[in-house]
Amino acid sequence: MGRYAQLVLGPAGSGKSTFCSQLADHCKAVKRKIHFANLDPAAERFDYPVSLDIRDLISVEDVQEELKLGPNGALVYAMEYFEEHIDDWFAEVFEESFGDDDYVVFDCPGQIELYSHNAAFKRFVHYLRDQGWSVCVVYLLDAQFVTDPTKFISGCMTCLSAMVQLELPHTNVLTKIDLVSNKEEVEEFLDVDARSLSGQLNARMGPRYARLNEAIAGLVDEFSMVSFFPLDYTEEESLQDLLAYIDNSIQYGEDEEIRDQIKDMEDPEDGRQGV
Ligand SMILES: Nc1nc2c(ncn2[C@@H]2O[C@H](COP(=O)(O)OP(=O)(O)OP(=O)(O)O)[C@@H](O)[C@H]2O)c(=O)[nH]1
Ligand SMILES: [Mg+2]
Repeated sequence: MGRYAQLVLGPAGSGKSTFCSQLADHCKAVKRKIHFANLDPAAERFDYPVSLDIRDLISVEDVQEELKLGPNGALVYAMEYFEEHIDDWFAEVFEESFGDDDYVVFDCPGQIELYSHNAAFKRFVHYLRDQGWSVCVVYLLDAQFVTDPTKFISGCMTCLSAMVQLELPHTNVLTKIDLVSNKEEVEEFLDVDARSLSGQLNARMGPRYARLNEAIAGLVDEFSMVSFFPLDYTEEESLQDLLAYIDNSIQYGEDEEIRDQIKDMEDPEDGRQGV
């Protein structure tokens, strides 16, 4: 038995809700049971069915209206409010909605500071893990981030801060590949090595940055951040391959395989286990 959760993270507009919606369609087509939960208090609409919605607790719109805050202040307030209610509101709704063998995908807000220095996500992850859930991060980055090495480094740093803060299995994904005209430009960044990266950075920046570039490229390399999965919804197998990769990161399916093996070993006549 297992309980599995994906947190879909990434900067604003990187394609998190689109990924959830495409995943919902894919799983429906292959008859795989999967649930979706909305953790974005600023979400307006989504095209997939949600089993749990943070907006039932608090929405950015209400906070803005009642506390006269701007959109970012209201989002931070909403996430802090959510954090205060993880053990009561969330625990109650979550346990009512999901149980053993469930697989839940959380569509998260796009403000990256929420993953880097706001405590709500960390608390939330601890809650899930304490309840026996295997949790992973799917970090989406717009492919335009990898069309030049300086943007690539800044994209990697946002992934890295989430990775260090949340300490979970992490799959980095490049979205909107279909919009990139020069695919070769992207391929170059899918799996680069530190030496070539610092060389490219040096070529664009003054010599005084050489040591800094080397250090940053080394850091990115050391944390295995330089590998990205290119997701292209126009390619039939792309999402399916990505899902298999993510499943593998949380060992989804392995329990089922073991159960099947045990079943196969059982004698159907008397139910005793075979050798
Ligand atoms: N062409 C193309 N457009 C995409 C892709 N993924 C997302 N988009 C578009 O990008 C825009 C933003 O996508 P969303 O899925 O709303 O992004 P998000 O990360 O949920 O955004 P926030 O919740 O606001 O942070 C929408 O107009 C999507 O249709 C993709 O792979 N290809
Ligand atoms: Mg969204």
